[in-house]
Amino acid sequence: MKITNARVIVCSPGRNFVTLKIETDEGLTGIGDATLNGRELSVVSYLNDHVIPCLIGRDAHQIEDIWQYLYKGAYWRRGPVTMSAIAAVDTALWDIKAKAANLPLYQLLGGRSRSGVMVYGHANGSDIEHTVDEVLRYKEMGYKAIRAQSGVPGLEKVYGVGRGNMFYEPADGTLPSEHDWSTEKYLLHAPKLFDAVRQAVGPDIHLLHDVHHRLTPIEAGRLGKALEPFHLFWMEDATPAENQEAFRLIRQHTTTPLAVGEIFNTIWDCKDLIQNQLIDYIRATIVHAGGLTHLRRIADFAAMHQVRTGCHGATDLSPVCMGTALHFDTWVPNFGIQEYMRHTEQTDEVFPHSYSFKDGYMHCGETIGHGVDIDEKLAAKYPYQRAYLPVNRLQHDGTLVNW
Ligand SMILES: O=C(O)C(=O)C[C@H](O)[C@H](O)CO
Ligand SMILES: [Mg+2]
Repeated sequence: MKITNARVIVCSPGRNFVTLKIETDEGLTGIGDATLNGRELSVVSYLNDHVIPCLIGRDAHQIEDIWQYLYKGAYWRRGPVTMSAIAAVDTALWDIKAKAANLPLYQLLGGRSRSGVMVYGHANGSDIEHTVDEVLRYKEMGYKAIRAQSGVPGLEKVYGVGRGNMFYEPADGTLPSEHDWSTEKYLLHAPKLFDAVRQAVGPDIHLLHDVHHRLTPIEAGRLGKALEPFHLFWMEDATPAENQEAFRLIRQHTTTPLAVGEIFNTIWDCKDLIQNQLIDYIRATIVHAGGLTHLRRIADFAAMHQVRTGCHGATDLSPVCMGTALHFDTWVPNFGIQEYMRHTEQTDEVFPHSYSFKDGYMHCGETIGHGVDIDEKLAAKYPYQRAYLPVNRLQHDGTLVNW
């Protein structure tokens, strides 16, 4: 089955998405997500100018060979642009292979390992009271696992606090908007938040929190220790992981489980973290980590070290990524949890899909392929809109810090 054409579709139904569509001489087509929030057009160029010309005429069934050809063939390896582009090709090819086999994608991976995929939703509020109300609302909706983020007294804007709806979108400016930051204010506030949330929600709901890279390892150790009485499911991105060894210091100070990896692109970004058992959950997902072919490799390595998966699932990952991740989650033996931030109605209309949510679990559906499509006519009505992620500055002197 030869690849005859491949096209990049850019649209902005509520937010920007980049989608690759691959066509074959047998009439089967597949799609993959290539969205890189705030840097979308770099992947569009990488695909159009450097990847698509290499695909035409290749056998669509040779997924592994095409992956190696794009990864090794570039000579310049790794990085989010390269790996998102490879992921889009890989996802589209798995979609095609599953359609050719007339099977839902998870069947090609090895079949079903669980009845449903436990997901966590995002509850957030301007203060503790508001966040507690939101957590209870998520519990009411059936969620078994809930991430809680709240405004911090004395700080104007912080990561994770939305504008009062279900679709948190941080890329909110045609230039980066500016947030302010104080580690001390945050570290005083976060334990009070989880004390209140745990008391309100009871012992049975899993609670999660995203530190979003803003602490040093020793500060993260202090926070993890302070949160131990509220038995979190995980504390995420406690410190940046460019230096994987940094997590050793956090580990030495706390038993709060650690999750990291939404910005990782290859197994090399988490090799030390996993083999030294410095983390409990690996957050890499399909689009930014080289597609299903590479994510599977990361997951197998993680399984050998009792690290479980917890795929990133923010709104900047398109429904194509979400649908494919749900097939992966349905199969992967060392599954932990899946993040689920709902897309807007406009996004869902442009990307019709077979996945669904019920009682805290998601189901990938039994549609053949990965079960997500794109309505190209509708997509054309939503042209690209430049949108950047924010930056963070220390409140007292304006120093630029991690957001
Ligand atoms: O969903 C999460 O855990 C995030 O941290 C979301 C990220 O800020 C978002 O994907 C950035 O584009
Ligand atoms: Mg995160």
